Amino acid sequence: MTDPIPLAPAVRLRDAVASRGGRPVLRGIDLTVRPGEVVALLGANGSGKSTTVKAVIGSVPLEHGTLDLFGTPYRSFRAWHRIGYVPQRTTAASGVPATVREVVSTGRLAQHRLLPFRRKDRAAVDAALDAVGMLDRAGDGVADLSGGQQQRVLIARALVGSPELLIMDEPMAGVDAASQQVLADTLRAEVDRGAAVLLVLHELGPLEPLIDRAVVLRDGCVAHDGPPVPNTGLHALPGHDHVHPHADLTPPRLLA
Ligand SMILES: Nc1ncnc2c1ncn2[C@@H]1O[C@H](COP(=O)(O)OP(=O)(O)OP(=O)(O)O)[C@@H](O)[C@H]1O
Repeated sequence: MTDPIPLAPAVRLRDAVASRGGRPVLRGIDLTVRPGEVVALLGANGSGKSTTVKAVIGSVPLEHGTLDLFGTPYRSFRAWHRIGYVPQRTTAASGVPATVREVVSTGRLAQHRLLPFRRKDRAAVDAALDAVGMLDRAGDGVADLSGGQQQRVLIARALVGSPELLIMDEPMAGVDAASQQVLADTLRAEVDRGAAVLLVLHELGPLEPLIDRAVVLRDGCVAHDGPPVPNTGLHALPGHDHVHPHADLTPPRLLA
């Protein structure tokens, strides 16, 4: 019997170079995320983490290097419904009066292709809201939610299409311990389903048991790519510049 053909990586970024505001920000990044793998992207403020994930979703163009998504070169890739993206903490409300259910439903657009919402679309929205503990707030306006609750809504929106690759940019920022645990449980369920996950983090925190690989950026280059150091956060990894403040009484592992 022959071995099964290995699945193509969900993300394969090679020698990525990109600039922002005319200044070089990514200076030859290699990043691979395989199906079922959870990769944490770590590094000091300004090291290029958000720019890397924006390059992966195509919102920051590469000046040099290659990007393949699920084995397809970026230029030919059209299957964006396979990817769920949670941007760095912004407001989900953005001045538009929308309910929690409406915001999460937009994550289902690629599936129902402008047809009326079917029962299975509604069930998927309910399941995603339930996964993040927001089903009871489905009819509320997103503007009336706290920042952490809005973050949960954005996560539900990314989950509702059952993506094969989930990309989250600092999902733990400003999120309390209970919500962090909800997110950790949600991610575990996604990984058990076979999804690949790419997370920008400052601390591994409650996600630590889920992380297969830590990629640490330093000044737009990869300083470390390997297993995360157990029971520690970013501080113990090579390439970490300790630039974010710790309040005296706050456990460091909860700081964003
Ligand atoms: N829209 C922009 N225009 C110009 N420069 C930008 C822009 N966005 C980011 N940069 C610059 O690119 C560099 C990398 O930023 P990036 O947001 O990727 O870092 P990061 O590692 O995600 O940082 P943080 O941990 O603070 O979120 C920084 O020097 C930043 O000032």
